[in-house]
Amino acid sequence: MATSWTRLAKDPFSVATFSSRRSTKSQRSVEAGCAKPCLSDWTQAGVSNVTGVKLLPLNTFLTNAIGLRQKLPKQSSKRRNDVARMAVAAPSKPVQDVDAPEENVLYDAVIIGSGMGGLVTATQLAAKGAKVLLLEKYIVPGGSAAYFEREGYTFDVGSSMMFGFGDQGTTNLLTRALAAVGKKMETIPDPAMVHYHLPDGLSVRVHRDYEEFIAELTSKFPHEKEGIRKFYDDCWKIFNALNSLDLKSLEEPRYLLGEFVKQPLACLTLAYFLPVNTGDVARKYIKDETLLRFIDIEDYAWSTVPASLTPMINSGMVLCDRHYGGVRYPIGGVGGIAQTLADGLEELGGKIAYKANVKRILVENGQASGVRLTDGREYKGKTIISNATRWDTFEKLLEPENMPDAEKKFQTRYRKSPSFLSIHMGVRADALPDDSDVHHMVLEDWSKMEESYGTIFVSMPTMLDKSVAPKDRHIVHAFTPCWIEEWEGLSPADYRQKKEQVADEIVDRLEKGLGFKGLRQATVFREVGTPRTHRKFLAREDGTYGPVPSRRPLGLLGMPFNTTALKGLYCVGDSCFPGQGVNAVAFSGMACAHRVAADIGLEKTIPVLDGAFNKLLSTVRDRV
Ligand SMILES: NC(=O)c1ccc[n+]([C@@H]2O[C@H](COP(=O)([O-])OP(=O)(O)OC[C@H]3O[C@@H](n4cnc5c(N)ncnc54)[C@H](O)[C@@H]3O)[C@@H](O)[C@H]2O)c1
Ligand SMILES: CC(C)=CCC/C(C)=C/C=C\C(C)=C/C=C/C(C)=C/C=C/C=C(C)/C=C/C=C(C)/C=C/C=C(\C)CCC=C(C)C
Repeated sequence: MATSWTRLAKDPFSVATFSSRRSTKSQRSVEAGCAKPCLSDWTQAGVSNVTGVKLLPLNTFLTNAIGLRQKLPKQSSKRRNDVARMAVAAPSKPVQDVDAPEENVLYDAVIIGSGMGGLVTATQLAAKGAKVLLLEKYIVPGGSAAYFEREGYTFDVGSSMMFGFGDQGTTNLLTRALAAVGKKMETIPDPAMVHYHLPDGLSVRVHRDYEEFIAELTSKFPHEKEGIRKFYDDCWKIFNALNSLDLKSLEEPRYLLGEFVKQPLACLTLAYFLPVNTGDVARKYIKDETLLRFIDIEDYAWSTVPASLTPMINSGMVLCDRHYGGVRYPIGGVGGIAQTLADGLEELGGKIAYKANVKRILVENGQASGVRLTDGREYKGKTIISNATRWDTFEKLLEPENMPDAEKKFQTRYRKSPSFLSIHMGVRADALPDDSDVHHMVLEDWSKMEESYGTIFVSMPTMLDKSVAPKDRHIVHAFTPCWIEEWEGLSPADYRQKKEQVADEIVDRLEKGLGFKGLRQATVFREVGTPRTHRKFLAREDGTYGPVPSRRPLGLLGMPFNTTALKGLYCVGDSCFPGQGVNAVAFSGMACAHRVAADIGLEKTIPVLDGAFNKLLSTVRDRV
């Protein structure tokens, strides 16, 4: 079933297809370790800055120029030809995108980055009538939730586990974000969120049906029947409260007061749980140490920290939504979500520019006023919104001496989580059981849960949607946390060799842990990405998956919202409240758009109350 997005992804002229046609040698890439090597060939050929073009052999340059022409599906053929001609005719000067956004315009919002956080902010603002410019460094939207194609496979860059696609309640944030721009995507419900394969043969399947899950867990820990119920009941209190609120900015008092009046119990429940960590709730009801470790991995699966460091509000959201809206896979792949939002943004008159690498946030009279790209272009905005991580935003995009004290504090409270080693495989379908679950987690030793390569996450989206792989093939995406340091300073040959060696070890563990005997033999395509790959293509410092608390947090209380100490500058994405997760950053995008809209007069607020409330809020949070 082809959606318009899948047609785009499968379009023979899409850039990813262009990439996959390149030779194996060039696939190994210009920069060793690049998971999208041809894209880096392409970038190095100087699409946004062709100063290096003279160094390339003519045939490579021409192929790249044609690739560029082919990758602009939405532009007129005249424009595409113009761009390609410019690339060929004027190789020693930076090529200006002929359809580049105008520089002499004052936008309501200039947004840096088209991750899901940036895209939701952009689309929400455009839907409210704002004049929006979205600048993306890469060549497709989505960031960690984007896609790439190789040899007929459409791989999800990150996880394939999508929440937020439900059709009831208010926590279905992807459904709502798409609806705001008049879009809807077809999705396939996943019968289980994840299948855990844990030490000592403990195997737990998280069924979509809540009672089935509780029965399965209770059968493994019958002596904790009551504790299990009580723990998950607390999660439901949170989820039901969240799912009854109109989810918007907690920094906007008019909205907040309105919700307190309409839903006092829900708001008080959330206020109660705001400073609480999951581990404390679990320990209140559960004594069995193995079951407590199970609760740890229930959180680690999406927060990359154990329950003691995971805010209870987020646990309430994830551990219940999987039985409510459930996990669903968008037909054609996760990348379609970003592509569909980007289409919707443009249809509403918003502008999105790719290969637009923001180098600097401009500050005038103590207020963020615009951005400068690496090619020198400048764009002005009443507000500037960064979807880059806070480390990238405050240490690279702003002059370091402009770092506000609040950000210094953030860096003491939160640290960068590890990145991932990602193994994208195409596997002969006859080698895998037909009825396998889509998502698995494998851990052989509890004491290694948080170590590099300790826990293996597996997504096999073709178990639900065969359209993302060639006939009789499955996608197996295995990923495991690891740090960037051990991948630095290697020669290109050593780097390549290490990638393959580590990947072989992970695949061997999957053969045992999942019972997928012969997985390695049946693998007909494999590409390995490292933290360096994440850093390069996702523009995330050290390739980090996101911020995690460096010490026991007070739940979500210390997590920064969208406004920053620099007037006019906002942040959105996983280094803002409520943290990592596509549905979480979708919330962050909605909240950010709401706050920005209030600040530029597109949304009602109560100015007198606004200032005082936010002062109080930041004083309280400063003390956390
Ligand atoms: N990191 C992973 O492996 C991974 C995997 C699965 C899901 N996720 C989820 O993805 C979400 C992250 O979403 P997000 O919205 O916070 O961010 P994101 O990292 O997905 O997107 C940020 C975007 O900003 C762009 N960008 C960064 N700096 C830029 C600059 N200077 N100029 C122009 N563009 C720039 C990047 O290219 C990227 O597209 C989280 O929910 C996370 O849980 C991450
Ligand atoms: C006093 C004040 C300010 C407020 C009063 C009280 C009040 C009204 C509070 C309101 C709070 C609100 C609105 C909170 C909202 C919280 C939300 C929306 C949280 C959402 C969290 C979503 C998360 C954490 C989603 C995570 C999803 C996943 C699956 C993430 C990662 C996935 C992986 C790493 C891959 C896993 C893969 C495999 C294979 C296992």
